[in-house]
Amino acid sequence: MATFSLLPGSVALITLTNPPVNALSAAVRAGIVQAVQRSVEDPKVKSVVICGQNGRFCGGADIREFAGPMSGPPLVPLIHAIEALDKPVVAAIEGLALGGGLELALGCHYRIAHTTALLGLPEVTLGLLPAAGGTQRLPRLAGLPAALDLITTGRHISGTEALELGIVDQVTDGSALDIALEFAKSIVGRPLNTRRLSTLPCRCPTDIDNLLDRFMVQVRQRARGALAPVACVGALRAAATLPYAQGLRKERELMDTLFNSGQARALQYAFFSQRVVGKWTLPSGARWDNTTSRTISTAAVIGLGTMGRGIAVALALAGMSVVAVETQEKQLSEARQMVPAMLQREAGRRGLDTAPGVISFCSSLQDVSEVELVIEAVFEDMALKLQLFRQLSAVCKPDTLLCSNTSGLDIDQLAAATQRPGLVVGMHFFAPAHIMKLLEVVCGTRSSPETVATVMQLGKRMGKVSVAVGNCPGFVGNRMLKPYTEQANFLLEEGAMPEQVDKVLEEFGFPMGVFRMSDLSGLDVGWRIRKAAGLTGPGVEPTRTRQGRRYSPLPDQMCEAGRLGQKTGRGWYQYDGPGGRVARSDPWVQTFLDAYRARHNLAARVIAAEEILERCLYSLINEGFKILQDGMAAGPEDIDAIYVFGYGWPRHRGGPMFHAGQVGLARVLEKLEHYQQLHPDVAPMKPSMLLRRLVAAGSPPIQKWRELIHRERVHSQL
Ligand SMILES: CCCCCCCCCCCCC/C=C/C(=O)SCCNC(=O)CCNC(=O)[C@H](O)C(C)(C)COP(=O)(O)OP(=O)(O)OC[C@H]1O[C@@H](n2cnc3c(N)ncnc32)[C@H](O)[C@@H]1OP(=O)(O)O
Repeated sequence: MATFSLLPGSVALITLTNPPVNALSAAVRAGIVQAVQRSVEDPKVKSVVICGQNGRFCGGADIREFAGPMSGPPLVPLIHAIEALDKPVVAAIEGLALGGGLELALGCHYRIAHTTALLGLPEVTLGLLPAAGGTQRLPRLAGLPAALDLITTGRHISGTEALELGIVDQVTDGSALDIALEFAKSIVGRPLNTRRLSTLPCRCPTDIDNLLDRFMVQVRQRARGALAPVACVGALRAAATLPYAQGLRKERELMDTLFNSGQARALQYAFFSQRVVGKWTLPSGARWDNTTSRTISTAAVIGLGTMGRGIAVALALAGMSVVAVETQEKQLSEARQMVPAMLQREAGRRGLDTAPGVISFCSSLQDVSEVELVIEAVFEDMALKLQLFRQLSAVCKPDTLLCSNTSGLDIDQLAAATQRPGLVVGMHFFAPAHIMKLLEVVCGTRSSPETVATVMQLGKRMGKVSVAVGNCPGFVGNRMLKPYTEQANFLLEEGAMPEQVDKVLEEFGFPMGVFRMSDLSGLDVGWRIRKAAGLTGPGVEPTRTRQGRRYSPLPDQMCEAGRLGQKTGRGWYQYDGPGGRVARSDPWVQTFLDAYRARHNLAARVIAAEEILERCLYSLINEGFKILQDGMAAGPEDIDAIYVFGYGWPRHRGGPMFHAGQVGLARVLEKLEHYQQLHPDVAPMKPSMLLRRLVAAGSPPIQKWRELIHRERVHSQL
């Protein structure tokens, strides 16, 4: 709702009231309509201030309403009514003015903001565009280039930057509301014509077409198939070239095409998934809202390779005092050079002069004795990690949390090496750890709820999307990646080329196909894991069936040939030299594959893009269903958040589990059955029981899966 009060000085105060972010729900919009009407009719009202309750102006349209039929007064005429008032209206922007909230403020005659308030038009991130006049008013106020930037990226800006761009008239470090109330009294009677943005010409440079064309090229490249950014440029072209009323019609037309699109649904689902995963639950019944967490202020990182360096920086950026330990002299001296520079660069990128925390370097484990939490980031070798955990258990204070940045090893085994198994948990970061948003928090069988709560909370402070997952080989992300990469290797055996597979996956929206990705991260990473699992190495028969299932030795043979990817300048592609980044097709790979197929009597066939996509994605998705079935992830949102934030899954496709729902669960099942019949030796193609049960239950919407899984588990049917 919105409340109306008449204050001394004849100022009407309209307060948006819809906690927590004062979203413009139907009730709020109705409240504003009534309050504006009272302001018009009451002769005692000389000016109006609009603010939000609890120091938050407005978080925009109520996203939850987009899922159902729209009701209540529409926003566009409401904003026009405000703009048309002949009494001055001032927006007092505290906390945030996002989306429809900023569009509402743009309809006001003046805007006064707190310096730290967040302003922006993030609709594009929800698969939409600012369709309450935002695409037409913002370029009239801030100019076309700034509007293009803000609307196509959806980035939030501070009150201070908004002042520089001319979006607000004044900023304050004090109360924006107090200033706005005073200001509203002082402007009674001033002419308002030049303050009505819809009546002003668009502020455009002379080379409009050139600018828009350049922007469109950039946006299409960045969008990777997303529709909304392209539609935003279209709406801004209308603002630049058409009168306001026609521009507004174009804005609405483009919004209509986006509003019910699968992409908008996927992006809105991704928005809520990100929030759902913060509300973690454990099989024991412990949850985010019934468990207390400890606040960590001192931490240590052991091992200063690429991951350890990034983790140390991420901790310092979150305000932690960090002890960074490395026993190898050369690596320690490199870290001493690199880490402060990384920290400074990242702090700068976040608009900070210096990082809030500090990092000290040392070479002895004894120096971590006083910290509250340790993150181990040494080489991915169980024996090495076990030895380290034993040492840490002896050296650290009894209540220090011991965390491992393993990407798939057994947390329970590590916990068992300590005297404090309840305080052991996995913290699986993604490279570069100070930039990538995802953190898998791996809960061992004995990890205490307080430990999980503390680490989830720490992840949040580090700006991560933290997802609590169970302890199984590869956890969630890497466990699902295994059948996906396996499938890609099988496709090579059957006749595809790496470039062809990658092209299909990149057209789907991944930033990199599986083979380019493998070249980037290094083929030896998987090689080492397969050797440890006894799948390859001396003494292992070079057959295409290992440990009872189909196996492709192709990646092992690449490693044996010294082709480890970008770092050696050769992998599935060739590069300009070791460390080169531009991938080019390599005739060597064609010859290598031909020879391999000939050796194994495999006839190369032409493989359609559809088959490539289905086999790669559905095997990954099927593993996702098995993970849900095993209780290793609490719900599909957890898996989808992991894939969107850690594995480059295109956000406008929601995530793998959401994608399965979009394709249709029955169709995914049918395809898995089809490919399983063709490849009975490929276990990951065997449809999971959960997928079958969901199909049998009539393919409920994804929001209902959690409930169904819980019910089936209670009845021991999973
Ligand atoms: C053919 C048919 C065509 C129909 C065409 C219809 C045309 C309609 C025209 C109308 C045009 C409207 C145009 C306007 C569109 C919009 O405004 S879209 C929304 C834009 N706003 C946003 O994207 C902001 C989203 N929110 C955030 O980024 C953050 O939540 C925040 C505001 C920065 C606050 O962050 P933080 O403090 O960290 O809190 P959170 O945990 O993120 O959020 C707290 C809870 O609030 C919920 N929430 C947040 N924003 C909204 C929202 N806008 N609507 C609904 N709910 C919101 C969030 O989910 C959290 O909820 P819980 O998890 O339940 O606690």
